[in-house]
Amino acid sequence: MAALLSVRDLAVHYATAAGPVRAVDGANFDVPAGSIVGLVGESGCGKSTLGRALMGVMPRSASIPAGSAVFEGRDLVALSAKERKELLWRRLSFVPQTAMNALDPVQRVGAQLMEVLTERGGLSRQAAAERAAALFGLVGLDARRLRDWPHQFSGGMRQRASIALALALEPALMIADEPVTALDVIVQRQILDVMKELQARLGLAMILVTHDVAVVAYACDRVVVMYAGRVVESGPVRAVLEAPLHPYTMGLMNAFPDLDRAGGELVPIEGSPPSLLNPPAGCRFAARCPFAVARCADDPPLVAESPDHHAACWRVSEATELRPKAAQAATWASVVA
Ligand SMILES: Nc1ncnc2c1ncn2[C@@H]1O[C@H](COP(=O)(O)OP(=O)(O)OP(=O)(O)O)[C@@H](O)[C@H]1O
Repeated sequence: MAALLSVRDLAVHYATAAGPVRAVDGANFDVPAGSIVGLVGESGCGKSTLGRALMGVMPRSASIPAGSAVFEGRDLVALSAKERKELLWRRLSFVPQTAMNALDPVQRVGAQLMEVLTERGGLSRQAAAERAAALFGLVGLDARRLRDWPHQFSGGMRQRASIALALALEPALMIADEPVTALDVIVQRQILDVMKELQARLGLAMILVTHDVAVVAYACDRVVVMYAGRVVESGPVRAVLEAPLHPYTMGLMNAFPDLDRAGGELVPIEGSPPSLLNPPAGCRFAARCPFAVARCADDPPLVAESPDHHAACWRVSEATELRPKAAQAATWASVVA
């Protein structure tokens, strides 16, 4: 079955005085209809840039020099402003990084929902009022709170309201940028539960941009791991997290506590991602990788190890032997990045 969204060789650059920052530099992945896909990686690896490029919400300095992102048969990269406007909210919606950005502070929350439903969705005021109450119910908010101002909401409630706003016109795909990052663990789990329930009830697909592997493990069906502007691994969440193929994914797994259980030694990946102004040639992770070999001076392609599990590493066939070594702190401590 064709994917709902197919991203191919997508590049997003920022023009700066020092030259182009290659924030996304050849991203490849699919989002199947009805699935939750986690886009994960450390800060600065290009996840938010990728999410925003798909939504067409980019600063003036950003450009898309190459690639495509075909959503329901249409390339998002090539849409006119008018075509994009028709798609936004109805088929494709966005939950920005902080819920405050989604909500207008000088308008009651319910009025904002009504506006989307009547002006963009063409609903009558009566139908929109009923739908707004139903949407609040769907995301676990009391419909009486529709009369509140955004500042009267807690962080978790604001996040729920911005999800309700994104869902108002029943899109096929919702892109959420770090939807639970600013919230405490209990509220994080509540919001992720709401998202999973919406997926199950509405058949909605989501891209969840996050730096947190625990969030991916808890909420996602699939995962796309990004490093320095590139996709280094992708596949079903169980396959990728239980048997990672790329050393970066192995390292990420060690570096994060689990959302469900504490314990287990956390092993940091030494060093930090390279500057995307002049990214290194070859494998971008090589400088921090305990398993780097001479061949890593060449760029490893993203290849399918099984039909649905891709990785970009020259040593992918040795992953089974490398995994136990990657679980040991000493392995990572030996790298001088
Ligand atoms: N407006 C901009 N102009 C120039 N460079 C930018 C701009 N926005 C982001 N970048 C750079 O692009 C790269 C990718 O940033 P991006 O925010 O997409 O990463 P991220 O993985 O989402 O990180 P974070 O979680 O910290 O937001 C970084 O090197 C960042 O410094």
